[in-house]
Amino acid sequence: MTSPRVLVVDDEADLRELLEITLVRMGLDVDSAETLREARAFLAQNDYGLILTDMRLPDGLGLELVQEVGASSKSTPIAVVTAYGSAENAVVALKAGAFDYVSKPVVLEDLRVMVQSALRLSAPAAPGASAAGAGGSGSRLIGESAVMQSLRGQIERLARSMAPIAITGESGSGKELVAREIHARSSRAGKPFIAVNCGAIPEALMEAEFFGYRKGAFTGAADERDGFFHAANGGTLMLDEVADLPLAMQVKLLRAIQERRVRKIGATAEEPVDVRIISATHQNLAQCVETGKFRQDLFYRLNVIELSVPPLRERLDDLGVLVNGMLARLAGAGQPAALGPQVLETLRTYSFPGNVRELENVLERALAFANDGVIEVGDLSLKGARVAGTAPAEVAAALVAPEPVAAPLPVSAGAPAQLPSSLPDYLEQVEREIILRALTQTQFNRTQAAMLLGISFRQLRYQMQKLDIQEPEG
Ligand SMILES: Nc1ncnc2c1ncn2[C@@H]1O[C@H](COP(=O)(O)OP(=O)(O)OP(=O)(O)O)[C@@H](O)[C@H]1O
Repeated sequence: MTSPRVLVVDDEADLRELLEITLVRMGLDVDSAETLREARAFLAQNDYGLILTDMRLPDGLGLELVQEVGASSKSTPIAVVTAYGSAENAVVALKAGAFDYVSKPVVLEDLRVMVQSALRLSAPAAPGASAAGAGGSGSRLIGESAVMQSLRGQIERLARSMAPIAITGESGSGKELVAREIHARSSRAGKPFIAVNCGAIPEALMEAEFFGYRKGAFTGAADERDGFFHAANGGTLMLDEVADLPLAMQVKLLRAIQERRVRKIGATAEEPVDVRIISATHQNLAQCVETGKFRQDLFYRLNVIELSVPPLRERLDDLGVLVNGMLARLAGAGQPAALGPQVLETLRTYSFPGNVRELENVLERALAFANDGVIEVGDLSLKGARVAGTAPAEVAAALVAPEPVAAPLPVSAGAPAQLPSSLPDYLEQVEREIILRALTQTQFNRTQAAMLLGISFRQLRYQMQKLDIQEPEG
């Protein structure tokens, strides 16, 4: 078997030599070019497992090469060497399609990690093996609509790079599933995928949770512990609800992402970590930057590639395959439930504010009511949906029982409204009942309940603590 070939493009003799020696010591064959013209000549003659190019070359920019290689059919991974402190160049190169970057002065350990990762990508798959743990059949992401097919294409392409991705989409639309899919299709598939809900970690514990701590670093630190970055080493770290990160933590996170190094609390030295970052939010991050809630520099770093997951109501063509896939999964090894007449049509009239997660919940609940393994329209309990074929007015009544109004003010017809004896107590009681209703409706899924109430996850958590609302046990 021949060893993989790497093309180094750099006009600085010292650096070129350092790169060549390192690569040759890794057992690789190396060709070197000093200019874009020479690089193009090499590329016309050979296939490479990796191209490593400086940004500034005598006859142009390394970026041109990134674009040319990206446009060619070979999809060879190409990485750029960026000047010290030039975060902007790195981001521009990643946006243009570079697989990754290394900063000058080049840290050899970082270079080796990057090269290995690139070569895993371009290695031919073992006979019979599916690429990078992917394989269409292993995918949980269901949907054949045009938007889902385009999303799949983007996932496939993005899985081949280290560029940070920011996934946007409404709650429950499948952002985490998309992130998992990118990981599963990347050369990192064999390494961990760690998803962190940034809104769910108490602020005081954040640094310890992300970076870990040394034994004795603070009271209660009885043993050394790894943080999320260490846990995801070699793999992917998903920062879910990233807009909920407090500003102080945003600074620390930016540093860790830029330096690719973290320091445990209580440690003196930083340790290198090789982690691909995917962030997600249902909020508008750019707007959070404008209002000062989110740091511009971190936004710039995370938002290199944007991926948007459409809400379910914009891909209703997928409803049929989604329902079938979910019913099959819910049935396990048994016979999946069947759908009665008009069920699919009725689902199509619903707006699904909770997206695919809500569809899952609706089906699970319907299954509990269904007789003889057949789900009928009446089992759906959808608010605001129209029973297909009926007039809107006859409607929802057929589907949902009227809900009690929360703690109505005692008012009698004609008489002046009776005032509550304590306004704060009264408001608290109303608030408690409304929150409890939202939580009951979502089976205590706080993310969804917060969405139903139009407040953030954090606000809901705060109100639940304040009002001492707890999830029922069992
Ligand atoms: N295209 C899909 N095919 C199959 N299942 C899906 C699809 N999209 C989402 N789901 C399922 O819907 C549920 C919600 O998806 P996921 O957790 O990825 O959403 P999310 O956008 O990350 O939600 P949140 O904003 O609340 O974090 C999961 O159980 C997921 O498996």
